Amino acid sequence: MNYKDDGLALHTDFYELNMMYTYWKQGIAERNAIFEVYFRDLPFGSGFAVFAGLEHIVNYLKDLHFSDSDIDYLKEVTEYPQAFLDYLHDLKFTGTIRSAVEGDLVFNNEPIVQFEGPLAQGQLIETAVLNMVNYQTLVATKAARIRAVVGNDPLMEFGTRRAQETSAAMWGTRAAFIGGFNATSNVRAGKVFGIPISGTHAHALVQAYRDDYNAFKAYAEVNHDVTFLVDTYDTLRSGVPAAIRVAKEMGDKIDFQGVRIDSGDMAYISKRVRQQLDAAGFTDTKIVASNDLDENTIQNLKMQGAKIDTWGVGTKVITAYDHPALGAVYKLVSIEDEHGEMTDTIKLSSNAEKVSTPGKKQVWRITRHGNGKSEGDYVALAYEDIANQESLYMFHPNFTYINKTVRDFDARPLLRTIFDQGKLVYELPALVDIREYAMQCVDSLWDEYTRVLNPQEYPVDLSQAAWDNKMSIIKRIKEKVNWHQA
Ligand SMILES: Nc1ncnc2c1ncn2[C@@H]1O[C@H](COP(=O)(O)OP(=O)(O)OP(=O)(O)O)[C@@H](O)[C@H]1O
Ligand SMILES: O=P(O)(O)OC[C@H]1O[C@H](OP(=O)(O)OP(=O)(O)O)[C@H](O)[C@@H]1O
Ligand SMILES: O=C(O)c1cccnc1
Repeated sequence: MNYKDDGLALHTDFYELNMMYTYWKQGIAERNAIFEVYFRDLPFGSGFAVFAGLEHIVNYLKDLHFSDSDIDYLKEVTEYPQAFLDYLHDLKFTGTIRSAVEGDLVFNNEPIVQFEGPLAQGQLIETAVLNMVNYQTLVATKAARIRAVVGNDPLMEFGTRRAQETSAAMWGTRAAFIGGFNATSNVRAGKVFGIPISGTHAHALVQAYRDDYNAFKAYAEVNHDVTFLVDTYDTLRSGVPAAIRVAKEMGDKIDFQGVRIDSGDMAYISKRVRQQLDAAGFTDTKIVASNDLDENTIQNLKMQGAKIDTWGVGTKVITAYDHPALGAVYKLVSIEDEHGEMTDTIKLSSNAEKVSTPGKKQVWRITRHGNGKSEGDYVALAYEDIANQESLYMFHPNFTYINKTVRDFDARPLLRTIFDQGKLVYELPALVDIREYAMQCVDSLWDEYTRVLNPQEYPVDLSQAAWDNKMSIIKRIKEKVNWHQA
């Protein structure tokens, strides 16, 4: 039997449902629980990440419900009793979500999304929330790295054909726009998200007319703004001369905006193409480049003095080619006990960096008062008032001898309330505003953190209270384990 795909409630791992069932059956499904999302390593060797995915999370949680067909399916493939299925059928999201907002810079080992509410609901949403944050943050970060090396040059996203299926193409295109791309070739993403669309033409057009001149002429006769793809046969001997000939013949009837090169040594070829265009009087005609580009090839081409004005990037941005998963995790940091008290929880590991930080937290972005430049992030327990402190002692959570005292600072909380006990209290910004905000955030970082190669490590420190809390919980658990072993 095939079921209708009519919602995202089952976009979860089966083990989440099995845990929900356990909590429900044992009577603790409604206990207050706090889960936090964080990642341990920045992707691509980057000094920062750009947070994206919140809009999809909001849409998902607003509409979170098990449909009739979800329940029919679970009835067929699981052994859950009818009473549990009824509980699922009636379930609505009543949790509180605090989160970074799209375009915010986020760093490793700090909470970027926080759930507080009924334990069972917190468990259910883990998979989908991670799915959305991991992919979109990854692509927005890759895009921001590419933006960092192109300066103000126009940047077009061409990735849909190489994306991991259709929904990745859509959300990836959106994330690339947030990270600093100017336009996309994906028309559906233009329609749905309002991203500007742009495009040239493919080799097929030239192949269909069997030579450059006839193809460009046909194209120019019916399109006003034209960019010709000049590398189908021979860029310098055939493609560019044909483009120039058509442009001269058509005169004012077209706007000869550019030529695109998609193969060969792009530093050498672009310089020769520039000479050819300039010699023919087309000094304003731009050179567009594409072909497996990313921040590394683009930076290299710039160093070689390539005469490229506009960049088309597909595969490497949409698939986050060199770092295909962000690796954000979702950990339980606090849970209500049988007396109604919150107890902080930890996940231990022999690797110090993998030990989770217990307790409900807030991240404070510390900037220097006056110039707004970043000093680091300060992860404090949620009850601590950081903004009104005179001075702040910041120390590395693993190497505590690395420390500094900051005075005359501004502290901004990163996690904002998005849902308050199930009610959406955050107004989703327009996509262009998110992108603008992301660009401002990147600008506020020192260049040492934004350079693409071997950036400085941005400080993410724990408050003394958060650190003490973590150490005392580790000690308590170790004593308990030792006691069991004795
Ligand atoms: N001057 C350059 N410096 C560094 N990298 C370059 C330079 N020119 C091109 N590249 C990059 O090198 C790679 C070239 O790969 P390859 O030789 O397979 O492409 P190609 O010449 O386009 O061949 P094809 O015709 O099969 O597409 C691409 O990723 C391209 O972006
Ligand atoms: O290289 P990317 O960064 O992924 O950018 C997208 C690529 O898609 C197109 O090539 P494709 O061979 O698919 O089609 P074409 O016939 O138009 O060249 C385009 O020419 C780019 O090379
Ligand atoms: O418009 C383009 O030039 C384009 C679109 C998709 C993929 N590659 C190039």
